[in-house]
Amino acid sequence: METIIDAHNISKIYNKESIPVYAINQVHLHIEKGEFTALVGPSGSGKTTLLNLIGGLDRADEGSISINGEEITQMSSGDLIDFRLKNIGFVFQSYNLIPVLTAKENVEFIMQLQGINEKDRIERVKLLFKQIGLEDKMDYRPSQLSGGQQQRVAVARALASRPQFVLADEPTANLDSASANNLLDIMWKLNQEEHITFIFSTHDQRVIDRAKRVITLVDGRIVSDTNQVPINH
Ligand SMILES: Nc1ncnc2c1ncn2[C@@H]1O[C@H](COP(=O)(O)OP(=O)(O)OP(=O)(O)O)[C@@H](O)[C@H]1O
Repeated sequence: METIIDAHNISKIYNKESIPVYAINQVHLHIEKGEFTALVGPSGSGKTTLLNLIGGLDRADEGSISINGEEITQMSSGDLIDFRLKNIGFVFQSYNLIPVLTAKENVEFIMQLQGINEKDRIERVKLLFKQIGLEDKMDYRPSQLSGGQQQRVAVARALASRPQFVLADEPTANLDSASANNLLDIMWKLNQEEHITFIFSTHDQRVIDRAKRVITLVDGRIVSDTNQVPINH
């Protein structure tokens, strides 16, 4: 087994000056390559905060986080941005595609930032659009795509840089159930065939049922962590 994320005793505290809120309270988290893990819990339990900490989008106030053996808690801001770009893919609830760019350009943009040459970019984009089943819509702008299609483009964008893992914060929250299922099918296939590690937060029981591992947060703490046989069809 290959450890990808090792978070030790991490806390995130808001309102330190008045009444401190432990959004994340002394959490330990160990993620292996190939996981398909759901992070669940009531609203305000800390799911987004935890994803932001392990994704290096936010800083922990206590504890340490290493990704592929590299300690991110000690990195300078510049190094962290660079590390994120190379190692972590993000999918957000609201897709966050750049409206003036086409679907293809949205995916290519990240690779350009990484200095990947044009030939390799074109090849990779082709493959990714095949994997998300949108080869025929590569030149559409986000506004010309459905929510589900935009989220599939967001998954392709997250994978553009061949990240160590993909973090998805409620990726199906704005999708109807057919689109949500379709997105999950694509993520599952990428997980099974390419061993892409996915960690996603969700409120949706149908999405939870499709995970291999379910971690439940309450008040910033992990209260249960179980493996299950996923329902994937
Ligand atoms: N910037 C902030 N300043 C102050 N408190 C914050 C901030 N961000 C989050 N919190 C608090 O931290 C706790 C955890 O929030 P978080 O957004 O991580 O929960 P969540 O489980 O993702 O919720 P939801 O399911 O509603 O998205 C909440 O009590 C929230 O009010």
